[in-house]
Amino acid sequence: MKKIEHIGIAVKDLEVSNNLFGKLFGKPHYKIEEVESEGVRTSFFDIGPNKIELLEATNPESPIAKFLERKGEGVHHIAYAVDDIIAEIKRLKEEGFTVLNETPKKGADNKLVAFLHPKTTNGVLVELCQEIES
Ligand SMILES: CC[C@@H](C(=O)O)C(=O)SCCNC(=O)CCNC(=O)[C@H](O)C(C)(C)COP(=O)(O)OP(=O)(O)OC[C@H]1O[C@@H](n2cnc3c(N)ncnc32)[C@H](O)[C@@H]1OP(=O)(O)O
Ligand SMILES: [Co+2]
Repeated sequence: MKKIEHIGIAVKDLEVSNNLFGKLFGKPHYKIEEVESEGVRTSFFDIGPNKIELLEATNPESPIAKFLERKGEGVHHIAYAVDDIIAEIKRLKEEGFTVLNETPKKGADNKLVAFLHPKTTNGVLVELCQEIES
C-alpha cells in the first residue's frame, strides 16, 4: 500500500456537508459523483496528498444508510492507494483478512476498489483503490 488515498465520511445531506467542509478547508469540493452500484452520492476535496470523500446514501439499502442508522455521521472508511489491486487482494487474503469483494469494482474518481471487512481490521472499514489507466 502506497498512501492514504482518501478518508470516507458518511453524511446525511451532501449539500449541507459540502458547504461545511468547504468552509473548513477554505476551498470547494472538486467533483460530485454518483456511484449507483454502492447506493451513494459522493463529493471530493483535495487536501494535500490525500482526499476527503463525503458520502450520502441514495437508497435505504446503501451501506451508508445502514451506517448512519447505526452510528450516525462520521468516518466510514479509510482508502489506501495500491498499484496492483488483484495482487494486493491475494496478499491480504493470504494474511487472513476478509475481502468483501474479490473482484474489484468500479468506484468513484476513476478507481477500481475492493473492501476488507471491518471485523478483520480492528473495526475500521478498509478500501483498496487502484487508479484506472486511461
Ligand atoms: C463511492 C465508491 C467507493 C469509492 O470509490 O470510494 C466508496 O467509498 S463506497 C462506500 C460504501 N460502500 C461500502 O461500504 C462497501 C463495503 N461495505 C460493506 O460491504 C458493508 O457495509 C459491511 C462493512 C459488510 C457491513 O454490512 P452489513 O453487515 O450489512 O452492515 P450492518 O449494518 O449489519 O453492520 C454489521 C457490523 O459491521 C459494522 N460496520 C458496518 N459498517 C461499518 C464501517 N463502515 N466501519 C466499521 N464498522 C462497520 C456494524 O457496526 C456492525 O457491527 P456490530 O454492531 O459489532 O455487529
Ligand atoms: Co471510498
